[in-house]
Amino acid sequence: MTILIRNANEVITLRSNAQGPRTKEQMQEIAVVENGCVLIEEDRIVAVGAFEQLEVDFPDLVRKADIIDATGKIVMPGLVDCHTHLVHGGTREQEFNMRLNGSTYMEIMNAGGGIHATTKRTRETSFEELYEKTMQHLDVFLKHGVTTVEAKSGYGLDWDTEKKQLEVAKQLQATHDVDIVSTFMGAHAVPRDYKEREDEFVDVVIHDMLPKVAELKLAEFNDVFCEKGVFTPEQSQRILEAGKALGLTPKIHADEIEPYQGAELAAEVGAISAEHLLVASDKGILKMAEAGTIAVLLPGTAFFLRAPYARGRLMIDEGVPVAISTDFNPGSSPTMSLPFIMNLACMHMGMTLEEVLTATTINAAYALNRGKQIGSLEANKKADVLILDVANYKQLQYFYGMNHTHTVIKNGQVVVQNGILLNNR
Ligand SMILES: N=CN[C@@H](CCC(=O)O)C(=O)O
Ligand SMILES: [Zn+2]
Repeated sequence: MTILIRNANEVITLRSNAQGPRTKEQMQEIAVVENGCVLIEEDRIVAVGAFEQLEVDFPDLVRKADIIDATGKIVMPGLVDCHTHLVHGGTREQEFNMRLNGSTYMEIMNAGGGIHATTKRTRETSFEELYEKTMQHLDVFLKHGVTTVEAKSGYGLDWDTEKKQLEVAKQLQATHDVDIVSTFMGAHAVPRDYKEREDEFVDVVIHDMLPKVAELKLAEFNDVFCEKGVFTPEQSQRILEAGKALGLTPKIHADEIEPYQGAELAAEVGAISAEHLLVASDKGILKMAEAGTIAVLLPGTAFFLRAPYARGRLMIDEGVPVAISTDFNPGSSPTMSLPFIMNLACMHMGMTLEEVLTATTINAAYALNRGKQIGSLEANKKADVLILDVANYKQLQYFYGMNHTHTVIKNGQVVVQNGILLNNR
């Protein structure tokens, strides 16, 4: 199939000569083509530019293309949501209510709620139910313009359930339009029955679970919740190094609730990204900048937990590449709207409209080791393209709290039209 998107007010290409994730002023350069076109052949982008130029360069393709008229709208790469806890059982609205009444996130978790409550529900939920539930969630992500999503395990804390979560993600990767990238997070919490025996559980993760994840090729990344009362920096380091030895790239939940040297550890172990960083230290931020560790910031979590926001402005100014994500999970961020999260990043982390677009496309793609395949509109990249019903990109955040997604093209196929999901499955 050949598609030509024409007459867009703006095509936000994110094209650049930069070779890796964007830093500092590169995050500001979103390379807008006014009155632009995008030419797509099969599942690839052929070219982006002015119609007159494409007609000269690709006359046959232009002639046979199906035309999508984007008059009055803008075009941009599909959004990449690079930190989610996609596959899980149950919901936790009762904890939300407890927090509104004064309980804290960690108090609830230490009393057996929080991650432990979702672990119980995920263990009890069958593969089929999890598959159906997650499929519906992916539909919502897609309608909000997300074409690639990361999925962390970590609500099993035993091998059978961790495997079940990862296999649900794997199966949906084969059947759903949204691309899913899997992260193993067996070290998301210490299971209740390992209380006071934390190191024994660390050994289970290292010697029992991680080798199976690698052998069955169930994940590309290995993540750990490095937090006071969960896993110490030493335990986290052991887990991340063990994964690395098996070919799993380290990621880390760092400095979310208390400063705990998580950013420093991310830089030391060569993690691709450190995530959350609400209370990361100045030193940790500098070390991440030096190491090129991507900061995956999750302003929805700060919003929903009423916690201080990560220092996104400072991180960018210090040279840390920043990505933004929903952190979709049933406890601290139950939203599938990356557009809403983008607005929070502008309003509460001092990020510009352009930086937020970079953070949810190309930098998020690099946080998933896919910066060469997705995240910008450039020749030979995957044809994951959005048409948004706004007159210019500044209106994306100005008309806030709304879903502007009009059309989603995924792998060169129209999968959302006029805001409605086409049932191709
Ligand atoms: N902080 C750790 N993990 C998740 C929350 C998990 C939960 O509360 O269920 C997060 O990234 O926000
Ligand atoms: Zn998380």
